[in-house]
Amino acid sequence: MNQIQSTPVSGIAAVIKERRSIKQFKPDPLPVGLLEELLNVAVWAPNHGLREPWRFIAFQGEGAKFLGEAAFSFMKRTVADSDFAVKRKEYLSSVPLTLIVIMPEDPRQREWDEDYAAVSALVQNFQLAAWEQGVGTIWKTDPYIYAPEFRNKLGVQPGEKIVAMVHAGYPETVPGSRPRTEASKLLKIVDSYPESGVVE
Ligand SMILES: Cc1cc2nc3c(=O)[nH]c(=O)nc-3n(C[C@H](O)[C@H](O)[C@H](O)COP(=O)(O)O)c2cc1C
Repeated sequence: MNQIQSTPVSGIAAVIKERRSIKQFKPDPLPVGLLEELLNVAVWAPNHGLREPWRFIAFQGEGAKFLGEAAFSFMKRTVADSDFAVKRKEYLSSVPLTLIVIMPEDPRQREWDEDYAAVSALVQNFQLAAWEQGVGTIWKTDPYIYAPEFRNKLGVQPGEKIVAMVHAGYPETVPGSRPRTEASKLLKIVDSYPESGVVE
């Protein structure tokens, strides 16, 4: 069931459980000051070695139009349904703010994994901090974030990875939640020494 989010939520467990991915936004712009405030919360994500493996580009207004056209330059080459491609372009141009989150690709596997995990934690922090303020977001990994023509237009360098495209704005509608599997069904507790020497 769709509903309009009315009041900001508080309490970390409530914010985590009540956040929903938002696809339909009111046209109101998201102030840059608020974006910076949310990012300044998000950067408290755990990150090994305090490498802070992230940088950001935000698109809004005419910038959103540019972003839509950058995505279209890939879609018109790869998407058979041209109506779909045009609709996607128009959608991207209409989203109040799109945040691109970029990380360096460390050639060392362990550091790459740690950095990807840290950036993922940052994105989740951003989504939760936004939700607490009544701002909706969705984390998108549309195919063009991997496409050279899109990356080039955004100035993403070789050796950098776009981890997330996060649309943000004030929610027009909030979708209902979809249930999660009870963690107890996925949890094994080892509270005695395994007889076989292996956790089974
Ligand atoms: C790494 C990642 C990538 C995602 N990419 C997309 C995407 O490309 N398109 C989309 O509609 N949702 C995307 N999502 C959002 C998920 O679909 C969404 O979180 C899921 O449906 C659960 O809904 P909820 O966030 O409202 O709880 C992505 C989420 C994550 C964590």
